[in-house]
Amino acid sequence: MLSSVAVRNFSNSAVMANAIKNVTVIGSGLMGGGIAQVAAQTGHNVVMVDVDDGVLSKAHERISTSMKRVAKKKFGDSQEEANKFVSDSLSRLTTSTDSTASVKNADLVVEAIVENIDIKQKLFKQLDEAAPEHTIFASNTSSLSIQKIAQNAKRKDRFGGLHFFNPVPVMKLLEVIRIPETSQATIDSMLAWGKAMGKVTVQCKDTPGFIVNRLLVPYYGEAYRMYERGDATTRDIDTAMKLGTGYPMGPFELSDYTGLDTNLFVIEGWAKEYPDEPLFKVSESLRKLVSEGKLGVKTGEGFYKYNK
Ligand SMILES: CC(=O)CC(=O)SCCNC(=O)CCNC(=O)[C@H](O)C(C)(C)COP(=O)(O)OP(=O)(O)OC[C@H]1O[C@@H](n2cnc3c(N)ncnc32)[C@H](O)[C@@H]1OP(=O)(O)O
Ligand SMILES: NC(=O)C1=CN([C@@H]2O[C@H](COP(=O)(O)OP(=O)(O)OC[C@H]3O[C@@H](n4cnc5c(N)ncnc54)[C@H](O)[C@@H]3O)[C@@H](O)[C@H]2O)C=CC1
Repeated sequence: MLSSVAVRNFSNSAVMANAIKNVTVIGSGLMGGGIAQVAAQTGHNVVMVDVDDGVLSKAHERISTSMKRVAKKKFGDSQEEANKFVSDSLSRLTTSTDSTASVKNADLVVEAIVENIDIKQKLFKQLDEAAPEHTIFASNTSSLSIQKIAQNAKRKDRFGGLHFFNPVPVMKLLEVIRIPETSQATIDSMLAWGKAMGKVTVQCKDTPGFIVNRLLVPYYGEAYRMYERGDATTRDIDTAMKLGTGYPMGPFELSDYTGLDTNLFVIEGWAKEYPDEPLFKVSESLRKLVSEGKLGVKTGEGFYKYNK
């Protein structure tokens, strides 16, 4: 493991990439599970953390299924190589319900817990006291300010955003976010780690939604309003955006896939913070579906119905 002195002295990306070997992922849901999976597949030692063993074992099952899909694609002809890829990757992945103990050997901590600022701040305060000095902290938040999430941590030079996309094993993009205090060595290290994870990185300042969600959220809003005015059906809007622009999913399919509760939470948060911005106005149809427990693919119904 790299010492804190070494971290300060090295700004070379390749050297720093080697430094990130031990990764702790906190939160094992949709995103944390995917991040832990890809990290294990790319040779990192991974500790995946969640609140109880039941959640962790479900996440482990999902990871194992997804890894088999990845292995099939990678080693189509050779079942033996595919099996070895899965078992080697899984052997690098351990689980824990103790977040502070899980960071003791971490070079990098990626947080992917519930999108709640108070809970994220509290977690990072505890981790800051428990982790080695050189450990880099990152949040995978979709919509919250990294600066606010980092508020209670002392290591602000070793803090940033690492924003992945769903499904993590498939989506190639990783947004790397800096706050004013983030050191260049930390940015270099996060960029190099992104490359080691097989992702293409882009950089952005700590602004609402970073690059992708700043464009995607108003796009969702316009689609919801178009449907609410009765200008077109959800099906036709989705078909239009898929065939007219080459997007793999239309805005309603993608909303259901991401989770309508997640989308509502993001839009409500921004509507509260930026009340004069019409692009962040909360959609009534979205609010209604969420209040009925129709959260998208994960609950079997959202804008569309799904076979569970
Ligand atoms: C909210 C935020 O903060 C940020 C966000 O995440 S925004 C959302 C970003 N995500 C998107 O925009 C997703 C858009 N959708 C897509 O790209 C595609 O529809 C999709 C990849 C999800 C599914 O693709 P598809 O062609 O409809 O389905 P499918 O055939 O099942 O999968 C395509 C390939 O991906 C693989 N795949 C899909 N999901 C997978 C998973 N969870 N694990 C591993 N592999 C997976 C499949 O094995 C398949 O591989 P082959 O091409 O070799 O067959
Ligand atoms: N859903 C999406 O498409 C995307 C979500 N994100 C962001 O990633 C983060 C996680 O989102 P999802 O994976 O969708 O959520 P999720 O609900 O699927 O998973 C969150 C997990 O965190 C666990 N958790 C909550 N508090 C915890 C704590 N204190 N310690 C340990 N584990 C805890 C929960 O038990 C749950 O398993 C959020 O910040 C979200 O904004 C980012 C990109 C895309």
